[in-house]
Amino acid sequence: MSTPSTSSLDSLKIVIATRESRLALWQAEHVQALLQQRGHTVTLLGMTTRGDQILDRSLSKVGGKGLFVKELEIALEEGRADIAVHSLKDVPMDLPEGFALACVLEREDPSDAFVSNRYATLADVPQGGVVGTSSLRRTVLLRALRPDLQIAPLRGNLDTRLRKLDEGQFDAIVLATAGLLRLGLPERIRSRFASSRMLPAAGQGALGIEIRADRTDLVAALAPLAHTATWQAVAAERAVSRSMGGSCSMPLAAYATWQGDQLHIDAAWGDAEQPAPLVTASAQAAITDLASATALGEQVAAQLRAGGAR
Ligand SMILES: NCc1[nH]cc(CCC(=O)O)c1CC(=O)O
Repeated sequence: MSTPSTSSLDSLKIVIATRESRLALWQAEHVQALLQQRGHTVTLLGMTTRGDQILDRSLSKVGGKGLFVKELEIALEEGRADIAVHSLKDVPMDLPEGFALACVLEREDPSDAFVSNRYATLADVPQGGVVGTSSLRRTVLLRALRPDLQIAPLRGNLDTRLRKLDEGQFDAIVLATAGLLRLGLPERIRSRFASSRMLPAAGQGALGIEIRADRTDLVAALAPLAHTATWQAVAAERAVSRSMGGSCSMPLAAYATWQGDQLHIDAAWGDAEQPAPLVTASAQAAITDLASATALGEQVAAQLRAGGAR
């Protein structure tokens, strides 16, 4: 399984199901290039998902980010595609029966970016300024940093959100650094939040490849794309979310980093309904596999609950 396939006998024809936003296409093309370098023939199957069509309401109210994943799974189910590439942040904690995460790729910068046409940092936004985000996590973390700010809803793909910023309705918006880098928009990043101030979402910056669980024929082709250090870190982060109730649209942050062979994880939960201090927790342990990473995440989730997180 860990032996890279070099023989042309092992080369496969692989179809990637992808959403059609610029970011999704970049991610699918990235995986396409990695697989082509290893001799596989790879094509893309583009599709619009329900999540892409919902621009007016908060996703958490209409069924969550799973909406971005469902149509792609139907294509895998029907055999129209072999793999789906996801931002791990958008992947539900438990995949539906019959699907599996085949691998997790090396993480891009997991931080959140401060994006503004007016100010260089969050500290420069004047009292009562308007910051756009529809993420419950970013909302509670922003409130903790700057209780005076107005948080205004901001939905849509990255290009849509940047256009809304440019139309002048917001003093600033908060976006994932990874998405802006992948779209070739580093100049949009006025500053990156330190993780100690704006703790990333579970899986932020990492890509995962989903397959039908019975597609063991794909395992050898995908194995060389896996990045074990990232996979174990995001397994710990995702275990926090799963253990807290499984939804990926909770006011919850979880971020794990390596310190030698030790995995250190920080998590934070905020009350989205009423102003209250954040509940935070952290833990660290020597990690050797996905199971011990998951156990570390569950330990942190238990600490959050003991601290009052729901
Ligand atoms: N919520 C949407 C989303 N899903 C993945 C990314 C890009 C970053 C990543 O891959 O984690 C973004 C944009 C954002 O949060 O600003």
